[in-house]
Amino acid sequence: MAPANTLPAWSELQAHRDDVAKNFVLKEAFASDADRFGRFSRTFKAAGVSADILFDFSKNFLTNETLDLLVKLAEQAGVERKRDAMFRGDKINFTENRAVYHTALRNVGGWDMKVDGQDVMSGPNGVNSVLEHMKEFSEKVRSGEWTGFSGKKLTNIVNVGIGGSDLGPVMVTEALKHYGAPDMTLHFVSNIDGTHMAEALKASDPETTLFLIASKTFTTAETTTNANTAKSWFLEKTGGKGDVAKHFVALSTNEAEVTKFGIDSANMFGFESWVGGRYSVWSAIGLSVALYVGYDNFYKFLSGAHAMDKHFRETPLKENIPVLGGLLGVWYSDFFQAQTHLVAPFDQYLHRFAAYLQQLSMESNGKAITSDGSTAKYTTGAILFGEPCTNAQHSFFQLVHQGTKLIPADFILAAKSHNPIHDNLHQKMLASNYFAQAEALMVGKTDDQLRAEGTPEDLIPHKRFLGNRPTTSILVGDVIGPAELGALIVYYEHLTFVEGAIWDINSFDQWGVELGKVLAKKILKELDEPGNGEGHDASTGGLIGAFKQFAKI
Ligand SMILES: O=P(O)(O)OC[C@H]1O[C@@H](O)[C@H](O)[C@@H](O)[C@@H]1O
Repeated sequence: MAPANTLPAWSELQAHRDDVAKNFVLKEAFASDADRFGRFSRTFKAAGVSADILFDFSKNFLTNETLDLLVKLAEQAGVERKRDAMFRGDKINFTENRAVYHTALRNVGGWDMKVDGQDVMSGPNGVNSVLEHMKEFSEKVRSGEWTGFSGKKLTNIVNVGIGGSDLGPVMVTEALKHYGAPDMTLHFVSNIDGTHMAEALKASDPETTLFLIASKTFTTAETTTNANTAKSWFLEKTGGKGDVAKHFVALSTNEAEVTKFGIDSANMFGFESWVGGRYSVWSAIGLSVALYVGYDNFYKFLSGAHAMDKHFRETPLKENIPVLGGLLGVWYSDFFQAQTHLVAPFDQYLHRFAAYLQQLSMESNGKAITSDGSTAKYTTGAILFGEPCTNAQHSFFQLVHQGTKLIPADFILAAKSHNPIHDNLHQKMLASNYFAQAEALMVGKTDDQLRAEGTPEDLIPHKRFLGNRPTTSILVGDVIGPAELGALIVYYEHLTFVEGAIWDINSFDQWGVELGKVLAKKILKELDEPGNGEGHDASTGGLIGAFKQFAKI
């Protein structure tokens, strides 16, 4: 595939940016066009599955011509062809020779899905049979039929995993807390920092604790170390009476390592190598979600995700919501030099959403090499960050409003709260902030307005808001339930796909995380051997030496 900047639409977009978009004033665009909101908004409808979700793209640097040119870019970059290849099970992860098939995990619509000519949905290790196993197991644990070694119900769940084997389960169980079993406590231990495991164990009773060892590879140093620590704690606390088989299950693709660890393969929930870590919450890795919110809600979560897959797969580019989101990402990154993408949910339950999206976006598109092995001559993945609002408004929004950088932002709100306390006052205040922030970022505040308010002349520059800062507002038509959450996550998954497809990079590998892992392994040995960091550069060696001295190792 050709690098993005060699496509004719890329040059046309550059010219268009110089002619029109550079001087584009959002508030004027609204003043001169009564239909702008309608023209640049799209509603995601998935009958019977989820509430409507309104995506308002109108407060972005878009004219009809921009949209046409962006769609042309998507066509020339082969976005539809690449999308169809993904859904066909082709090995589009070309550096690892793997299919990218997380969409099969939520294929509740009965699509024919095959990798290497094999149906991935049926058969003993197929998606449907793992789902059946998850259903059966989660129902047994929730009902108390599956008990611990002393006959007590398991109500304390410790998920041990990192990266995609942690962030999805944490984010989703937090987002769906409203649906969670009231008698269940969840812990997510990811960090190799012993504090993480120690604090979780401090709060756990071995008789009622179920450990989920979540690791696609089952070789990740943090997870295997944490899992071994948990196993030793369990055996020690139970004086050898504890039955590992009742208290430890594995969520993994690696049966050999799972059995080596001491978990019976009957208590393993598998998935396949075509599921990338950051796309794995839909797989067995989501077992903590099913345990906590119940299998029916987990199934609804998959259904909402599938509905967005269907939309992405079947909708023409110009109406295709994740395609539009991805095109805007490229538009701002490459034509306005925006370095970041802010995602701020106006929703406390979504307080880990941005953390989850960080891995999804930055591990997928933090690449500089295009499909032919050459270095991209354009900017790729943006730095994604975010926090829930209204909190974020009181911390870093100063820079978003008045800083020197352009920060395209997404705001997310549910029309209805799960907790309409104080006569729904909180929800109305939350919503008013959601509207006000996008409006303020767009309209700004002029010197004349400040003068009319009696602002002293010397303060005017400080109190001025230039405005013209773009936002996408996402409004869920009801509460955010499992299906709506599934659809929202998949919006971002496919948005990320579209960006990567245009940038001509492989969004599905993550070689960039390897080097540090390898060096850490080597240095770990050195910490137990004599020496003071010799053989490293002076800074690294000096630090190792100082550490050994301070820690008396
Ligand atoms: O699930 P595993 O194999 O333990 O991997 C955990 C994480 O490990 C990281 O190194 C990868 O970059 C992530 O993509 C992955 O999710």
